[in-house]
Amino acid sequence: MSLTALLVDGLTVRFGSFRAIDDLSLAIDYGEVRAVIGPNGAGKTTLLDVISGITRPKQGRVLFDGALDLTQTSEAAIARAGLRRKFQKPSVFEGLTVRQHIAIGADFGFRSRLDTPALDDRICEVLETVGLTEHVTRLAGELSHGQKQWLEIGMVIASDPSVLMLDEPVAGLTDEETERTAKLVRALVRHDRAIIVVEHDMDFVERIADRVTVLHEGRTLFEGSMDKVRADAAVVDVYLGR
Ligand SMILES: Nc1ncnc2c1ncn2[C@@H]1O[C@H](COP(=O)(O)OP(=O)(O)OP(=O)(O)O)[C@@H](O)[C@H]1O
Repeated sequence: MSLTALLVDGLTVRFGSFRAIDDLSLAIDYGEVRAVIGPNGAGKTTLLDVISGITRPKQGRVLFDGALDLTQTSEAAIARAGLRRKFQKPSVFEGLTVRQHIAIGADFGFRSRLDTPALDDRICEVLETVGLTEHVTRLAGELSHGQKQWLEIGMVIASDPSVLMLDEPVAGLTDEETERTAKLVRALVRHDRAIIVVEHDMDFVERIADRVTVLHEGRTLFEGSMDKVRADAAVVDVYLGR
């Protein structure tokens, strides 16, 4: 295993003549929570789309674990390789139970998926992690917005991903739910996993991030601890001070 989970190298994404990502290079290590922040349109979601294989760049590459170029890999193969994403838009299946959701997520990479007791153990473990144990038999449609977010996080961690991408995980959550989500994200940190979080809630980012990358117009404007990000005049000018 390489120390660097993801190496983004000279990445450019164009939509027509517009550069959503503009010659971007950055590295995200195993063991860290990396927040990617920046104003609307900075390219944050587009970066996650390239890592997920949904959007193809004009130039550059994204190496996973020092070897696999994700820009040349299908979306399904990327997921199978252990890169999983919770999308910004809530997307639970209202008519399926909480248990069924986790089983679907686990099926993606869990080696003993045909072994029912092992799957049951995995589901219990995941539900405990995301705090939904008592809701195991409920339909997802009956859950609160916060519980749906945790269920989706449960689905993506069920397969034990090496790279976990969370796109705006606390949008629309109460302060208490946000606090609980921060604790959950920190509980998911492992030496062999990288966690990437796109978020606009700066207090949340401060709670979870080891390092922060500030994107602006498809480029890195600043990278460092949240303290240093908050103190940077350029970041305050284009984002935090607005
Ligand atoms: N499929 C597309 N076609 C054309 N333009 C697009 C497409 N997807 C994204 N863009 C543009 O690329 C830019 C970057 O978008 P992106 O969604 O990555 O920004 P973001 O940093 O995630 O913003 P937000 O904080 O609002 O989610 C925006 O100007 C957006 O309008």
